[in-house]
Amino acid sequence: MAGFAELGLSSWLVEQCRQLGLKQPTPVQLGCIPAILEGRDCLGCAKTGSGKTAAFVLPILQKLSEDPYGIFCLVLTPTRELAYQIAEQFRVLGKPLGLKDCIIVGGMDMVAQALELSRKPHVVIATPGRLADHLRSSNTFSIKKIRFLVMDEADRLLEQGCTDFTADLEAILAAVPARRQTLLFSATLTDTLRALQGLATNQPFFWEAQVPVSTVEQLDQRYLLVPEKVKDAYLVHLIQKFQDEHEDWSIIIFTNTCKTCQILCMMLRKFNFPTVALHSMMKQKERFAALAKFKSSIYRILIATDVASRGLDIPTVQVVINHNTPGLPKIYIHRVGRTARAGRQGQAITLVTQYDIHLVHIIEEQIKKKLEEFSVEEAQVLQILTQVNVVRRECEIKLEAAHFDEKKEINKRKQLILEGKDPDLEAKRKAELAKIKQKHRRFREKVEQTLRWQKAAGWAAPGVHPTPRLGPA
Ligand SMILES: Nc1ncnc2c1ncn2[C@@H]1O[C@H](COP(=O)(O)OP(=O)(O)OP(=O)(O)O)[C@@H](O)[C@H]1O
Repeated sequence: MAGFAELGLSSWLVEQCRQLGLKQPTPVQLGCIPAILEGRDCLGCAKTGSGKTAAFVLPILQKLSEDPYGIFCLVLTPTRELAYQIAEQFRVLGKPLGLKDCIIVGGMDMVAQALELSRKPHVVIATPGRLADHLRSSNTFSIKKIRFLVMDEADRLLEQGCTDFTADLEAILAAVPARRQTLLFSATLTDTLRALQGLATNQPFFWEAQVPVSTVEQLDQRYLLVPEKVKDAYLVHLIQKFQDEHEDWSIIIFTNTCKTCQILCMMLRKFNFPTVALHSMMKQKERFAALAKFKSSIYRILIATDVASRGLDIPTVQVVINHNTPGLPKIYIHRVGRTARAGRQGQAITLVTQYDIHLVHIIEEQIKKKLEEFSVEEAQVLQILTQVNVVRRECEIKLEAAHFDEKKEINKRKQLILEGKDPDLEAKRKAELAKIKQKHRRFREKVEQTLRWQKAAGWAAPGVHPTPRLGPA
């Protein structure tokens, strides 16, 4: 099997890899590094934890060492924590170069960032919103001459979910040169990523792992059927079980909302589990502190929303628990990918209520693998049921008293003002959009209902003209 040297990397980079314990290139590195060194655009899709970051960091460092200037490379990524993690890889692998990097993410001081940008760092790692803000408000730096544009978690950057990056990406793409190398990476290849091929026009090299399943083999994937009302008792029981059975244990729990995340964190702490929360309602400094505490194993449980589901590389994580069944298979793939990384073992357990069984089937279809049932001693869960429900209710009341929902609204308004938008106008626009959507939904439902009735009555669907049959004379 080819080593890093055979991929065309210079000896100083090969030595850096050796010193950092990267002995053999992973398949995605084998595939992408030579193509990037040749000067081609690249779309890389490989499983979570398979070394996609080094697949772009190494060839960029090599090209930078041959023709050093700033700003040479721009990396875009959807979350702030991920930006810091990518910067770390550039720093450790690029140490002999005296690399200057700069991280541009929201929630941090804008003036300090503008100063750093004006000093022409070699590599800028940014979340789209904050970089676009800098482009709109300052002329002290330019990304007109970058050689590389990287989009990590490219499908997330391009999808239009609750954080819609479209406008910011448009601003950024208008500011970068047309002649550049574009590198797009993700673990989930969606239609968006295919559409992205339009962005990578320079003899694009497309690398996708030729494997039957989209999650790694060493990941043990299970589901646990739980009634909705007693879900938390099962969660507490599961954690207790891991604590009792393993000396070294570390768990990430994923939930779907900031509020649930906060309530569960408070609840688990009441049970003396060393827990930290990570969600977008926290201040950036608190987010970093939580992650640092979890990484250093002082806290064994990280309870997070999907802000932590992509890219985070924490080797000690042994178990991922999905407190809610993800509505989309790709969210499931990224969440469970926080364990069993770089060839290690790991386990993922998804709590499935009576309302989510169909979602499990959709996930299984996508990952081409059946989840196995995780069995627990029901009697033991029953023993703690009342206590867990009482504690949870107490936490809910405490959070309500802290005006968590109102704070959310206030934060949203502040963010909009920061972005130069009028919160009242935005609210109006949102309400109008919701009205139109509701109108469309009602119309669609009406049509579907009429079709169902027609079908039940034995009528043909409109546009279909069955051959008339003659009835009895
Ligand atoms: N060639 C290699 N040999 C051994 N370990 C490696 C190698 N390349 C990368 N790693 C390690 O594997 C881990 C996962 O790498 P990385 O974070 O780049 O994964 P990824 O593919 O980007 O995952 P995700 O899709 O979750 O973002 C890191 O800890 C990294 O240091």
